Amino acid sequence: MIEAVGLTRRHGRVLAVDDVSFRVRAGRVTALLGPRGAGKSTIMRMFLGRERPTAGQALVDGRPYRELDRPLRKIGGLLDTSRIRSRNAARARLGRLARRNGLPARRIDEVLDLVELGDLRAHGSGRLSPRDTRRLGLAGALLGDPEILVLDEPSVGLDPDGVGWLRTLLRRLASEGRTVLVSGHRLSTTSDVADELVVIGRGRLITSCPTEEFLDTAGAATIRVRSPQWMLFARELRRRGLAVAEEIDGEHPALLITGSTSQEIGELAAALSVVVHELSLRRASLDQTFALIADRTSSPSGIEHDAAVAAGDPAVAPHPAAGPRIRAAAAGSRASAGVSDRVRGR
Ligand SMILES: Nc1ncnc2c1ncn2[C@@H]1O[C@H](COP(=O)(O)OP(=O)(O)OP(=O)(O)O)[C@@H](O)[C@H]1O
Repeated sequence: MIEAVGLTRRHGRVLAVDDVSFRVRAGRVTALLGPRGAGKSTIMRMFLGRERPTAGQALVDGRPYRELDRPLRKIGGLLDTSRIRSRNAARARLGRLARRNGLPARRIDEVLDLVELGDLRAHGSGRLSPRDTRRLGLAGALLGDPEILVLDEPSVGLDPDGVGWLRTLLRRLASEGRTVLVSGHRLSTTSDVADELVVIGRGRLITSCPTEEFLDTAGAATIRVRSPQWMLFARELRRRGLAVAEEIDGEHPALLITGSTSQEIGELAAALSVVVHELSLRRASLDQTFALIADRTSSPSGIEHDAAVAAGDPAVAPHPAAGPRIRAAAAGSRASAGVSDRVRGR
């Protein structure tokens, strides 16, 4: 079992992770889900001892990583693999990891077979494809046959067949009783492999619950409004604590609103003398709803995040989590009752 307890990490002005607590259980695949810049990698790096928390703890079976004896046998991690470039470097890295953790050399061949890279058993100086690089990262994570796996965006660089293969592997690892935590930023691609979700936005925990439960809430109705005064209306909606995303469609974006009824929205438009060209009810896609949920997270770190976005920090730029046509509004989020609170207030 791994556990975050009041986990906090500050990088200068950016509060990357802000007082996050959750548990990841054995025998399940759990997805750490959040838009880009939400703090997923930072959390994973703290579980894997690569970064120290500013406050709180990242615990692996009750202990911080640095206190583990032969950590690779307990927890395997996949972080950024972009530096693994050649076949020889890859083998050398696996060799070093094996020696440091007292693992027999034959284990290297076993994990290479496990990730379907058996041809790398032979020495050679060729370059590795992104697919092979990712699989090699996984081989490193699996080397110590650990009971816990922490994998940051493991499907990056894999083709659709590779993604299917990975899904099967993750399910098998969990069915063997292991604790499996994977990160991702799209609900649609994560929900079919994860049993549990830990959702974060702007460094803060939004919810931690079974995937089924999250999907039930995520299927909540969305109200779509088109108006020539969309900018003013979006501002007023957010001022009232509603989550609003903008769907690029024609001259003016349409607004997608959750946490209210079409009657309330219509009455508000009338009260504000906002001209409305369309007001309709619809079910949002998973990723659209996820963008809305992430949009409504409110926190001091959110304000700092917005400041960083405004300052042009590309690492914290709002991400089109819901696909190219939808963008969650990054600024102006407020704490509110609604979708995220319904999820949280189980
Ligand atoms: N070393 C660092 N120095 C300064 N800021 C950092 C550092 N590492 C992370 N951050 C900031 O912390 C926040 C969280 O980053 P993190 O990489 O953990 O997010 P993420 O959810 O993994 O994003 P992505 O999906 O893009 O990988 C971002 O605002 C990022 O810019």
